[in-house]
Amino acid sequence: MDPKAAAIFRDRGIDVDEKPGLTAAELAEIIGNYDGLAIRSATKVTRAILDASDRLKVVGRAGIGVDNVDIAAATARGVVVMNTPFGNSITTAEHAIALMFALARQLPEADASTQAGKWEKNRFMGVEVTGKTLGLIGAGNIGSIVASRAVGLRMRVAAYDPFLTPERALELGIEKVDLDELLARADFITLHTPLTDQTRNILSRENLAKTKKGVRIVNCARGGLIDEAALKDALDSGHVAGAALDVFESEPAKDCPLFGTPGFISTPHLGASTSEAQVNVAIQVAEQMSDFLLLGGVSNAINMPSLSAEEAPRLRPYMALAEKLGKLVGQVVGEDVRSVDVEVEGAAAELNMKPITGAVLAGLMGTYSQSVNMVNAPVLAKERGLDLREIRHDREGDYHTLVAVNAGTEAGPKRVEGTLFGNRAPRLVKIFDIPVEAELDGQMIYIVNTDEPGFIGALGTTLGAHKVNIATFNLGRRSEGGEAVALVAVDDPITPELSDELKRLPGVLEVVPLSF
Ligand SMILES: NC(=O)c1ccc[n+]([C@@H]2O[C@H](COP(=O)([O-])OP(=O)(O)OC[C@H]3O[C@@H](n4cnc5c(N)ncnc54)[C@H](O)[C@@H]3O)[C@@H](O)[C@H]2O)c1
Ligand SMILES: O=C(O)[C@H](O)COP(=O)(O)O
Repeated sequence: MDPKAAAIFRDRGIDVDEKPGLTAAELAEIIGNYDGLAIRSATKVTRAILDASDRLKVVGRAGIGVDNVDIAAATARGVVVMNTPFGNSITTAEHAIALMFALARQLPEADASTQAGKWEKNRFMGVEVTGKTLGLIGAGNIGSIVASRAVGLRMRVAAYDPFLTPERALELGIEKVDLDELLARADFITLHTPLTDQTRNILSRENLAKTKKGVRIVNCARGGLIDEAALKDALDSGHVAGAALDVFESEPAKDCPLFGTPGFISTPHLGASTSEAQVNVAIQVAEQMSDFLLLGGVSNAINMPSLSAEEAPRLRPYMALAEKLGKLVGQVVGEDVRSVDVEVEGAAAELNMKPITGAVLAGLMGTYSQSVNMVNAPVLAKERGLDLREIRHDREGDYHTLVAVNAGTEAGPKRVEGTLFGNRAPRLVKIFDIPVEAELDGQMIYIVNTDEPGFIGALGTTLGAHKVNIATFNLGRRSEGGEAVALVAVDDPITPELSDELKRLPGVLEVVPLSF
């Protein structure tokens, strides 16, 4: 990685160790000492590495592809994974164009032959790219740049990308086609998709057979997109006139079946290797990771919604409130939560809602599982089949800002509401439709009782007898003589015996010890 990354970390007050070339075992041994890990494509961040990473909070990929990181394992451990999606796009697109020309004019073979003292002018007859059709598989960041360069070279570009809109195709001056049409028409094919279940082997033996005779193929995206054995056969038979791979099914590629095949060119995953691109991605990864570790800003994360370093300070108190509301619901309602509506109103409705929802889920899911945070909470919620909705209200309510969590349970909806005092201090304002103002903090007891004289005295006496000091006492009731709630903050732990004794007090309907 370019040294600029380490310089940025140090400038921002983060200690950095630069350790290129670690083996997997060496990385597993030391990873437990680090809060962040910045990597390029060669470092595999496996489940085993993540399991050994007690403090790790973020993996930053100085580049685009994150297939070297076990995202599911990182998410499950609550580790954010971020990449730098644009910093090396131009460089990689230029490499694809360079390989296309290298194929068109057989440059590596011509160079080797000339330097070997042969002067084989007749052997190296090339083809022009002008007027030829470039079949582009994947028209995202890199594919689009390749397309615009190819249009500049007076090529026709036919692109296959299910997510390419007709408007974008028009803007790029290219034609959107289906894969079979691309295969049948292209003189050159370049690939620019990630490796997914849908793109794996997209140039399979069967699809290679559908290509035009004499096609030339370039892959600067990911190994696994092309069947290497089938490509070798197609080169040997002359059906494919040339192929250039920067990426391989297995890397580092040591014994690829294509090596030595006439018409085959290879580079060792050099697509992003220019000084410009490496400076870009190094700066970007270090800034993003520093923003996250120091300010809580999240950009370009694969497994978490974005939250800019500018937004983070404003959202932080809301996230604290949301997490407390989620925890309250989880602790009082227990396992019976089937759906969650997160609602915002007033000033909260003007904010980026994803981090607020993430914090509600983190609070709620944290009552069911250990080590839950905003990264893994949505996955855990999905695994439980929780139905999640985000609702933004335009209406003006009683509070200048409000966050509500409405949990769907078998016994009906259970709704809690909270606000921020002074735009910073989280306060509960309503629990299950009963107005109660309370700070949700430390150890608390939630008690439901019938509103009748003598209860508060009996509660105080019982806590006193157990040497439990009351810090704050918050009361609310549905109606005079009806259901009442008490939220009592205490300085000492609530033992199961104390909890049972409280349950036996006259008029008490429910007792739940809470922890925030
Ligand atoms: N060789 C290198 O050194 C190098 C450097 C940078 C990036 N890459 C790789 O290049 C690839 C493309 O990068 P990018 O920045 O353009 O990504 P991108 O996400 O911007 O674009 C990928 C495109 O592929 C399309 N796509 C997804 N599934 C598809 C399918 N089934 N069929 C057709 N198209 C499909 C998407 O719609 C998207 O437009 C990535 O795999 C990246 O890792 C390689
Ligand atoms: O996805 C990428 O960005 C490329 O594979 C380049 O990665 P590298 O430059 O770290 O090898």
